[in-house]
Amino acid sequence: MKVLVAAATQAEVKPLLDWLEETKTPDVEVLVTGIGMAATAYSLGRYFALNRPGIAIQAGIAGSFRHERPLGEVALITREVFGDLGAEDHGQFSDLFKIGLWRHDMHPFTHHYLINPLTLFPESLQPLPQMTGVTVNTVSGETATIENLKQLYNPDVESMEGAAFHYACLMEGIPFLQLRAVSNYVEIRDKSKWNIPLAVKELNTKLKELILQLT
Ligand SMILES: O=C(O)c1cccc(C(=O)CC[C@H]2O[C@@H](n3cnc4c(=O)[nH]cnc43)[C@H](O)[C@@H]2O)c1
Repeated sequence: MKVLVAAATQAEVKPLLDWLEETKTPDVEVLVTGIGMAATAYSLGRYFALNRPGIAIQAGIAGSFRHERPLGEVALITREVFGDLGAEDHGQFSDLFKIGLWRHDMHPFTHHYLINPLTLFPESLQPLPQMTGVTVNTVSGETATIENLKQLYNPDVESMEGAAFHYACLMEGIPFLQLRAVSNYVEIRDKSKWNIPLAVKELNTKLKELILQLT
């Protein structure tokens, strides 16, 4: 099966790239999309116009809203939502559904969310926690923003690309998986508390296991 691995930055999938080159694993293409929703949508749209992979995997690091869970944990993101696409009205954020520009269940949404329709996941992913992702343009670092996202969408993790990836795959009918490893908690910004090396290591270990199973 042809496998596409999409990542925002090369650094997030560097161990995988080295391993693919070393093992000469065929049928796996890695696409570095760039950070954020616009870059991801553009890059995937262009890719899918020319290629139809059997499965697309988005792999990256993420912030976690779950302070009780460890940094470095890898999760399968089964549900995504756009977290800051909408309007501000007297200090209160309303999304495009709330302000009536989108219908809750319009394709490819299921009541606000972009849900992975796969019901049976590859064996190597079955032990992973399944989580909800919220996708934002600005990494959340203010208590009010964080509380608002929690109240509106009850997310487990935050990224800057997940919803764009789900959207593109659902629109194109391409089976997909999103893997995220937690590099930091979503909290008042303190970069010294982030552990990107640990998240990248755990993410790539899982990715290699998954690719061995799929190819
Ligand atoms: O230095 C920074 O402030 C910084 C902010 C966001 C991301 C980075 C990266 O180096 C990685 C890019 C990648 O990371 C994802 N990410 C990681 N943690 C979060 C978060 O708490 N909220 C949103 N996105 C996060 C994101 O998908 C980026 O593409 C550096």
